Amino acid sequence: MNAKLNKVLLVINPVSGDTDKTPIIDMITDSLGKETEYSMYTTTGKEDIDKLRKKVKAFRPDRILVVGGDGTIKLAAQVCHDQNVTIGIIPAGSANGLATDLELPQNHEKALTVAMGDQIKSIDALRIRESIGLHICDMGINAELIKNYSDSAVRGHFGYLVNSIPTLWKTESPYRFSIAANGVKREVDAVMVAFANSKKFGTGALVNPNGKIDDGKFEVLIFKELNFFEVLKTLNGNIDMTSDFVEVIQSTEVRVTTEKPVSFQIDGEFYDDIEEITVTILPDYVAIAT
Ligand SMILES: Nc1ncnc2c1ncn2[C@@H]1O[C@H](COP(=O)(O)OP(=O)(O)OP(=O)(O)O)[C@@H](O)[C@H]1O
Repeated sequence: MNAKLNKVLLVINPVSGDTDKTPIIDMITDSLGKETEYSMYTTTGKEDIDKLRKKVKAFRPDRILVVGGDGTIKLAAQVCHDQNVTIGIIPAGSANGLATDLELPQNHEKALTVAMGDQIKSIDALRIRESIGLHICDMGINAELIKNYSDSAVRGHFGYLVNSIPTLWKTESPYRFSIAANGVKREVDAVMVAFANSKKFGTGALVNPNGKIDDGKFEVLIFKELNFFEVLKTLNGNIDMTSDFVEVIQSTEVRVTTEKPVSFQIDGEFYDDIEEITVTILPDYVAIAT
């Protein structure tokens, strides 16, 4: 643990991953010891950014420990970005896509050691309208799936494709996408266009092997076809990046338009059905203990 951290703020999502956070909170507060002053912010699901920002300004923590999933990390990241505080992650969501991607321990005690440590990575983010993405967002079949499952107990990621016969039946994909990147505009028919700041989906499937979360760039992955065989290969992390199945464009800003609204998701949460989106890299957006 980092001895210089005198004040630590715990940001706890009481509902993430459908688990009781009391044992994790007890483990953290026991481990912090008497020398470390700590405070807690429990998310409410409403106006959390403003409330957390106020809390951070008042408490002035040396580090923020996030106990939650990707949505909670994103909330903390938006506040830590302008308040200049490093985030430590205790993975406690349903999918924990970002923690998986950063290869953080899923074990809470080990994760705490890393989260309080002094190895820090400054990661990029994706700017998407008024929001940000830290991980992978996409437009098309995966977002449709997340939309259809967003009210159910099952939370969304690419793996739900195999269990989603109704979505696959109903989908109107492939869609016609117009993609403008690096001064080139192209029209493609695809089932999904993903914007990847990192390497893996929440399933752990490696879909973007060349992705680096701190390189000041992101990858646009154009999934042209999707059949059962390709889905299984993708989930197993055996995607053949040289195949016709996926095309990759690296860029810092991309604009995508469609002829009719197509579902869009950010870091595993459904955003909206949209006809245009501009995704821009935000280099060195936030510092994370890794
Ligand atoms: N007290 C609360 N009551 C209801 N919803 C909440 C509360 N606090 C946060 N939320 C909601 O929790 C969501 C974020 O959850 P988060 O992504 O951290 O966990 P998860 O969905 O279980 O995990 P993952 O994203 O890793 O799959 C946000 O939509 C937020 O509005």
